[in-house]
Amino acid sequence: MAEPATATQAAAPAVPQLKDELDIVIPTIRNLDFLEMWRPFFQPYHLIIVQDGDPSKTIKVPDGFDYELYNRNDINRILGPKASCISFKDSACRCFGYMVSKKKYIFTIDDDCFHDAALWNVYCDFIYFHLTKVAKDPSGKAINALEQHIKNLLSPSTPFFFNTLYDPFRDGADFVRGYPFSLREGVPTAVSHGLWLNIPDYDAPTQLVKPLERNTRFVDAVLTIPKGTLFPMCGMNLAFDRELIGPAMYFGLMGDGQPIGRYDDMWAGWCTKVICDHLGLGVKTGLPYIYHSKASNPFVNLRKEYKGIFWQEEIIPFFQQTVLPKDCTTVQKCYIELAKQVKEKLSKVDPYFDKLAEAMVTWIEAWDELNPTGSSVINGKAK
Ligand SMILES: O=c1ccn([C@@H]2O[C@H](COP(=O)(O)OP(=O)(O)O[C@H]3O[C@@H](CO)[C@H](O)[C@H]3O)[C@@H](O)[C@H]2O)c(=O)[nH]1
Ligand SMILES: [Mn+2]
Repeated sequence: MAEPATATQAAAPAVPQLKDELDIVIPTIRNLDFLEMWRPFFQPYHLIIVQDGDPSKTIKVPDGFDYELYNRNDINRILGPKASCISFKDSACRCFGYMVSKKKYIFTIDDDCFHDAALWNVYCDFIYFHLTKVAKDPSGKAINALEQHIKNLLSPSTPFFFNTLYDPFRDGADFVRGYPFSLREGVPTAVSHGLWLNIPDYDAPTQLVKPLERNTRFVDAVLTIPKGTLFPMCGMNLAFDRELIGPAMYFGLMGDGQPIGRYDDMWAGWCTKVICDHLGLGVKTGLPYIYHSKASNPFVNLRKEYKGIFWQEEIIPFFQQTVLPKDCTTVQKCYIELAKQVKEKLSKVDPYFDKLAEAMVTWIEAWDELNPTGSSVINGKAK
């Protein structure tokens, strides 16, 4: 039983719903019964469903949701030859939803992710335990994933100096002694990367050696990923500011006809982080958690991932050493420059990167065709 509301809790500012400024993008090959679990949280929002695989298959969407659904025929019709940059038979297809959205924010979630009621009781007990035992935490109520992502996106990030009390903008926290006041304004947050309980997002080798491992650990924190540090971005529970960073969220060429899979979100995350660092934007990771219910087949995953597992030993140094010119003042300009460098420096790893670099350019051309009013960002401020 949660503690009675305190003055602080009562004062905690309500999180805006942003229901007319946020689209929920779901890639799927399944019926979307999982939406029933999310109805209280998702019903107010517009959904963009990207149906992968056989376009003649009918995807059932529970009644009462406002959605648009795109299958492969729709993608080919809308993008024409540029549809070649959108993966087929891989969750990477979800990025088409980012491109066709007209909203400022995107939340993308997999169709096997839940906020399990039983699980939330465990979480609430966890919070309650902390509330009664260690400190009064003004929130102290079950946080729904979307609400937490919105909180993360609407509050600044602190990439230039690490705050040891984690998110300084969170109720009940602040900047600690020694934190430079000149840096306390923070920068706009472009990405909110959520985590997963139960089935963690492990790579295939780890899944194979630890088939029974489940993540039951709640870490009640949100962290800004420091400037100059890359991270493995998972697309399972992810939100971002589409106006600030949308064009960088290209989930790279995977799946059918490609030599690699399950690196779509990783590629987007590495490109996004390098561009956020360059433009003075922030990336956060941590809360919210979702309950990831289904482990995909580790043997199939190994086949998809194996080239990526040794390629990434060259890809990561590439991104770590990437320098973007000063005149790259928009995400699009940064992305085109990145594509150029991918072609120059990674094609020696495998001809796939030649193809990927071209697909990156096609993606930007398609993005700008569907979103003619390009955005530009200088020092973290959208112009
Ligand atoms: O060919 C496909 C396969 C799946 N999807 C949809 O994509 C998501 C994720 O699918 P699934 O849950 O089966 O895969 P996981 O291994 O658990 O997750 C991986 O996918 C990425 C994160 O989204 C990342 O690589 C891993 O976390 C579901 O919605 C499927 O319906 C698809 O569209 N096409
Ligand atoms: Mn899954």
